[in-house]
Amino acid sequence: MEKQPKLLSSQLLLKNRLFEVTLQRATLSWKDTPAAGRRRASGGINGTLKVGSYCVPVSEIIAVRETEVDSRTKDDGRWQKMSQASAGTHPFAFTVSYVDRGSRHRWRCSDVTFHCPDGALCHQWVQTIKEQLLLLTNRPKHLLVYINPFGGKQQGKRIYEQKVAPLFSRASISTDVIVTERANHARDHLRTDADLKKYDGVVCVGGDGMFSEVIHGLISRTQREAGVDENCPEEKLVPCDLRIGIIPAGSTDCICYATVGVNDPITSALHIIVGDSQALDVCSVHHNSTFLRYSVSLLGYGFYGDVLTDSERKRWMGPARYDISGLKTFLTHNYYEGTVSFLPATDILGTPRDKTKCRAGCYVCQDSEWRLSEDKQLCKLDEDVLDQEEDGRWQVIRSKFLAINAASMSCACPRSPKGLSPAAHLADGTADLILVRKCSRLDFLRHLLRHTSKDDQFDLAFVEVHRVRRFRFTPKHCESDSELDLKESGKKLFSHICRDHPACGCATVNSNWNCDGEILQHAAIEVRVHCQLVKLFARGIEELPVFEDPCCPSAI
Ligand SMILES: CCCCCCCCCCCCC/C=C/[C@@H](O)[C@H](CO)NC(=O)CCCCCCCCCCCCCCC
Ligand SMILES: Nc1ncnc2c1ncn2[C@@H]1O[C@H](COP(=O)(O)OP(=O)(O)OP(=O)(O)O)[C@@H](O)[C@H]1O
Ligand SMILES: [Ca+2]
Repeated sequence: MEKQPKLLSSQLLLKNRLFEVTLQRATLSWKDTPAAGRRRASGGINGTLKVGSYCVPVSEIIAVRETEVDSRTKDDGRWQKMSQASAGTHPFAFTVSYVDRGSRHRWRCSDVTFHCPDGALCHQWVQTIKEQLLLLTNRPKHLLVYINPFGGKQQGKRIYEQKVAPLFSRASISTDVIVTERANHARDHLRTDADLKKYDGVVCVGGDGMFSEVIHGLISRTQREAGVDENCPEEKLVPCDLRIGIIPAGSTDCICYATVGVNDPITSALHIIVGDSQALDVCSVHHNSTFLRYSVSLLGYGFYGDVLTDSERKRWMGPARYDISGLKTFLTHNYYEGTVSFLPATDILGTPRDKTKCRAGCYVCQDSEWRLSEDKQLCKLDEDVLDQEEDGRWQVIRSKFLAINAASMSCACPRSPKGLSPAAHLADGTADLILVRKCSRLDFLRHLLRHTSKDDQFDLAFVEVHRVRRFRFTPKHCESDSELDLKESGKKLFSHICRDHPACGCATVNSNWNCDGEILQHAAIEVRVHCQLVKLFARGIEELPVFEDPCCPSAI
């Protein structure tokens, strides 16, 4: 392969030692010169300070600036004393801020300061790195930020001001910030008022509920402008152009955790700054041809619906409400009867029982992206033929369930780091439909406990999982009268009364759907997965820590 010319190469001082610093092939690297090799310092890039050679891809440089030279300079966040002699021979300096990987998918912004013998050289380094940064067209310049001051532990505003805003300003990103004043403020603003042409992305500071507001606003706006009727379950929805960033400050933060690998505001801010992009599947939920909501993580009837219903009454408890309501719901042990019908996804690479997981650069999601672009070229006639073929493939299950869960992503979160469906994909156009049939409390506990261990939560006789493109659910009380005998109809009427008058002491017979943390008003629903409908400032969970990364062979 042809060797690319070095853009720049100089011997510069770093922490009083001479380094050979190079900028080539979109990578900034620096290594000990032989003379300095004998005196290796501790500390350095990505925590690998014992080595004498470091590299940072330009795509992970946050900013570069000329620095005042003092006999003390701040490298890697720590003050270093610079010898008088070094300050004399290298009186000019520039500082590069870059992404430094910590443990468990955490990113930090680190600084490295190089000292130059003359001002012209220093200026040339800064200009050349700036020019390289300008070539990165995927980075956002202007963002619209919504902060929920009441999400999670009510720390949203503080987290943004102290941890995120300084990073955005260092990366020269300008922002319009709106602190929400009521629920659905962000959704309504995005749907109608916001001048979206001005922005390269939208950021929400809050939990899964805030993210849900943002996607509802953006998706509705996009469909309205494209003339697509959201109420029609058969409509193919138009993907949204603007990317969304999530600064986690909520109770569950499942979408952030499952797309980045950690719920950490600084890590998320850095993914936004470097301009990452990760597509996400979105489920549309309808009842009788009326649009209800969109979901990107969990649609859960039975257990997770009941946990949510109960936890809404305990909002004042903060994130702990889910554990208290979880325990209560577990002990109540209600089951629900109904019919689930679903369209299995047949033309995809993965299955819900795969050992491999969706990770950054996932080939299963890439394959779906390729199919999506092929599908766009299909004519209307082909679509009709496909619809007819689909009709014959629907499967129907009528049973008693403790839980019916549809996960369009793993739903990994701090409570369950592998998630509800560990092998689910972020952007493959499918959801994993998990059916937990009526079983004993002990068996259900075994199933729940497996969400927190390495054991397979699906490897139980009363649990089944299907990868689906669409599904429907009809609770028993909503099934048409022709399917029920007279006695059943009587019960149906009675069940409604009991639901409305819990004081009568009858066990509840209906649950509610938990749709990404919101309760749906209808139990009979129809769901369709829309492949890659929205995009996030994320890249999926990275597989390897960087010191194991073969792309950086010198950091060994
Ligand atoms: C024994 C320990 C078992 C632990 C099992 C943990 C499984 C946890 C799986 C969490 C899946 C979260 C899916 C994400 C849903 C989000 O779109 C939504 C909006 O933020 N969050 C919730 O609905 C919030 C849902 C929060 C659900 C919490 C459930 C907690 C269950 C606790 C059961 C205790 C049984 C104890 C028996 C002795
Ligand atoms: N200013 C506001 N006042 C009251 N509610 C708001 C406000 N702004 C947003 N909300 C609503 O607060 C709800 C919860 O917010 P958010 O998701 O940020 O945090 P959370 O309590 O941790 O929830 P989750 O469990 O979804 O992570 C959202 O549904 C959102 O619609
Ligand atoms: Ca999916």
